Amino acid sequence: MEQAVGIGGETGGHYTLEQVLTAALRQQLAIAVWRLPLQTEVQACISFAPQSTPAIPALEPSPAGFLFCPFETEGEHGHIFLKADIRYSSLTGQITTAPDAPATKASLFTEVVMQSEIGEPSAWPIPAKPTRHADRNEETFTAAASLAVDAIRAETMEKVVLSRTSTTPLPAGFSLLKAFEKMLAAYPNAFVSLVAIPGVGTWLGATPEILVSVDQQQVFKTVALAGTQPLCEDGSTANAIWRQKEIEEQGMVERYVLSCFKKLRLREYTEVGPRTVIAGNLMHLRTDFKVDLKEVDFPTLGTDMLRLLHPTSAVCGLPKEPSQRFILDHEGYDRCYYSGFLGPVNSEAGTYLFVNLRCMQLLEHEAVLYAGAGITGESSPEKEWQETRHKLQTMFKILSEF
Ligand SMILES: C=C(O[C@H]1C=CC=C(C(=O)O)[C@@H]1O)C(=O)O
Repeated sequence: MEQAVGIGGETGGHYTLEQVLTAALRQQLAIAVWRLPLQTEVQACISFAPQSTPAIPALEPSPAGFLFCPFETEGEHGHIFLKADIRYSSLTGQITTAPDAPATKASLFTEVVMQSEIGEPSAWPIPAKPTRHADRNEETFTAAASLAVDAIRAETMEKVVLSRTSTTPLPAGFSLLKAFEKMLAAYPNAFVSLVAIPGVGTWLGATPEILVSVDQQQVFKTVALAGTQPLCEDGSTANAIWRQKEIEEQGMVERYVLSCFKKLRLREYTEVGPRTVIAGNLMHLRTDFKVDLKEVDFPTLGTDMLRLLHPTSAVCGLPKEPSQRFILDHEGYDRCYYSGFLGPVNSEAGTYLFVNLRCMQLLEHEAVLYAGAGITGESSPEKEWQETRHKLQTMFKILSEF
């Protein structure tokens, strides 16, 4: 049984997200705050001892918590698991401590939550070691994209996703909480998240792409998402027209998902799509895959698919190895947690892991924004640069509103 902790250990205290976030930052505790697509509830989990592992951990035996994983599975950045020592829901306003959470730390946290409206909000964590990044300009990005097109035409690979950063000073009056709230309002159908981990850093994002989910009804889901164009002026998908390039690009991601099912010898899945979906100011093509784990005896499907899928050809390329090599050799920066994955694990609603896209990393005085574009043999490097600009708008808009 879990215990809801309120004033002086009583149950039933009512707190705001601001109080909870401020208390975690003040005590330099790791916190993840999120809202699932099309939901109103904002949830948070705080961990007294984040765990960092070199490989993707197994989902099924995991306690409830939040996973934050990098793009490179064998790189220098850890796969971080925040066990939910403390949980918060905006629907009840309650703080719940896990039965095995250290009691003194839990009650200290509750005390700090109660005082957290007083005084200035604390600074957010920045990485212990600065990450390697230098913004590419149009010229250097399109040069790398041209090399990619040549490599694809020479049949070294079929597709590669090239990305870049854009660093911008934080606006006066910037607040983490306000930025998160603006994202909630602007992107109702995205997974909106804020992750702040001492020594690791602080990331904010509104991603449209689910990587793996297993819900309360034991239904496994994943998607093949790719192809991008600006949202039509009428704000609907009814008149969307896709070019052959995008259709093929998305088709490659779809084939990749199917190849993962095949590796597991799983045939009992349903596939719907591709359909046009809206993500902020953009539209994508998406195919939805589902497996009912009540009908198929595959208890570890979540972990197995996660390990096979990541990094998908929506963020890496096809085949996986040469495209990943191309990215590491030519992108010119460390993606860190951009295009990794994140989300709640074994929460009351289930496990929901999303690809970390349309995101920014917050440093002391600046934000590093990330965006990529899928390059195929038909790509125009200039159009791909424009596409990354469109994708960056999601985060720039949030920063421009302060
Ligand atoms: C790599 C990104 O988007 C991926 C997801 C959807 C569409 C994509 C595309 O059209 O290239 C990308 O594969 C990003 O937003 O940084």
